[in-house]
Amino acid sequence: MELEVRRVREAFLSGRSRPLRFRLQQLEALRRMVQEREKDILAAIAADLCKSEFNVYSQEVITVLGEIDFMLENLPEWVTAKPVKKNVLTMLDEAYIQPQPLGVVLIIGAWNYPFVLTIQPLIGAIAAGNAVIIKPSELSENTAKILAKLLPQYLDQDLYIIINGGVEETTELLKQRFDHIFYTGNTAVGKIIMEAAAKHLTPVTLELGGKSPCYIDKDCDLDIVCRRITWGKYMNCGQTCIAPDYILCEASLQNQIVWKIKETVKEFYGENIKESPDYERIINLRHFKRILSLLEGQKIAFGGETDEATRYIAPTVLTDVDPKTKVMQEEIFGPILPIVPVKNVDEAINFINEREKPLALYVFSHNHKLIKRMIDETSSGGVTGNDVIMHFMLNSFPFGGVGSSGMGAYHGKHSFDTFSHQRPCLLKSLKREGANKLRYPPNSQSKVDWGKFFLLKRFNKEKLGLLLLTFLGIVAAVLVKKYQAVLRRKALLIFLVVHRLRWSSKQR
Ligand SMILES: NC(=O)c1ccc[n+]([C@@H]2O[C@H](COP(=O)([O-])OP(=O)(O)OC[C@H]3O[C@@H](n4cnc5c(N)ncnc54)[C@H](O)[C@@H]3O)[C@@H](O)[C@H]2O)c1
Ligand SMILES: CCCCCCCCCCCCC/C=C/C=O
Repeated sequence: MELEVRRVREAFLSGRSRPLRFRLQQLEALRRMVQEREKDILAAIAADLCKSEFNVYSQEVITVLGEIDFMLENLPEWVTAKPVKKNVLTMLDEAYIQPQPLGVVLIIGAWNYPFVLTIQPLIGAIAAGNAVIIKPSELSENTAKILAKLLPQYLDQDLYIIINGGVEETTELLKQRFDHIFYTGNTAVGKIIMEAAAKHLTPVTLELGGKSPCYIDKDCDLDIVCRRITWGKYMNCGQTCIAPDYILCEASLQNQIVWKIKETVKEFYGENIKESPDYERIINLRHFKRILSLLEGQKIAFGGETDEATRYIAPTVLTDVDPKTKVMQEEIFGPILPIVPVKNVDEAINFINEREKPLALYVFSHNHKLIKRMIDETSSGGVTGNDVIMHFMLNSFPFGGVGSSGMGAYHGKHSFDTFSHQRPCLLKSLKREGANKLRYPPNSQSKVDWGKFFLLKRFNKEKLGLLLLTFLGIVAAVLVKKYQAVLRRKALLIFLVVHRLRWSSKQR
């Protein structure tokens, strides 16, 4: 590991990842990889998650291609140094912010969308000019293998390397020093990552999980609401970080919601869900058993069928769920949807605020004010009103959690910023030393007054006249300096005119 990290660092120190042209060329190569090897990529992800290739394409590949296009279009502007507003002490200097790469970045991917959750951060890290070590999740092993095969064929082989392995390899990797660690996965491992990073004072982005609530107001179109929730909950068999985890609604809505979700499940996946190409499977037996254990003691309104051999769990809805039961204590990450009845929106807000901050929050209502109130009075990584999941798809949004659902964010410009250092650059001249006397010792009350005047725009009334006079003097000096050539020409002209007049009067 040590040798591999050293090799990547040396490649970074060679400086070749920095020029804009190189970054664009690597991003184009990545796009070529996705386009030319689409079949292999689709097949690998499909095998990992028992997913149809149509779904792989629309859930993962589209997002990756869209992100590359967005970077290619905007990167030339983002890498450009941006001049900043100056103050009186720097008004004659050059002051700008120059985004610079952080160095060697470690990206640890997750298995549930193993392509987009690994490649989208990689796009940001390349765009920002970094070298990258990519560690895909070992649970999505086909995707991990295809990435290890394809990436070196398209990208610089020393700057961007892939290390496959499980907990042991990741633990070893985390002993090395990185300039940034970007981790996607569960909150418990997030803490391990942060602890390891702290040893080297390495900054981290943690894309974690949590229980994303879904509040349904009685003033809404339940058919549409249930269709949208069914799509977001059962997509990828519930293994989506921003899937609606549970529903909060008034008790009177419960039966209608159950009925409408059941009807939508039929509409989406047919009578025999197991046969549907659009319904996935649980990633492994450990997760399968964990999800089954969440059903114990619950009232199953529909669903609940399982098949251990194929790790199938049917789309399931639980009603009248007691918030103290296990299913409400941990992120479900599977196709089980508990409904927790609440009296009204106030109780829903309290319910959300009494728990860890979720990664996403969903509110459904015709009442725009109610949605705004929910947004104002709660906290979550992101919010979508009257839909689910879709805030992930807009790359002008920062995507990330808050509190226990994560720290930092990415997508589009936010990825570029996450993997860049915003370096303030101030370039002064070695001339105009007189102006600096104010800050050099020995200090005095008068210098402090000047400091207050220039920097805080505060002045001592008694010394106002003197201050103004000196200020005007400085302004005049600056103007004289700036317009020296013009003034010299004007003075010469005046001199010539005066001389000519005097000569004419002498003649007379
Ligand atoms: N915020 C997001 O964008 C996002 C996206 C996907 C998943 N998630 C969250 O991830 C969770 C599911 O993923 P997961 O955690 O099962 O993924 P996972 O088991 O694939 O773990 C993610 C990565 O962590 C590494 N890892 C696991 N245990 C480790 C350890 N003890 N020490 C060091 N590294 C270790 C793995 O090797 C893997 O690369 C859910 O909570 C979900 O909400 C969040
Ligand atoms: C052809 C229709 C295109 C729109 C499809 C939207 C698909 C949403 C994909 C969601 C991806 C979620 C990423 C996962 C994050 C955490 O696990």
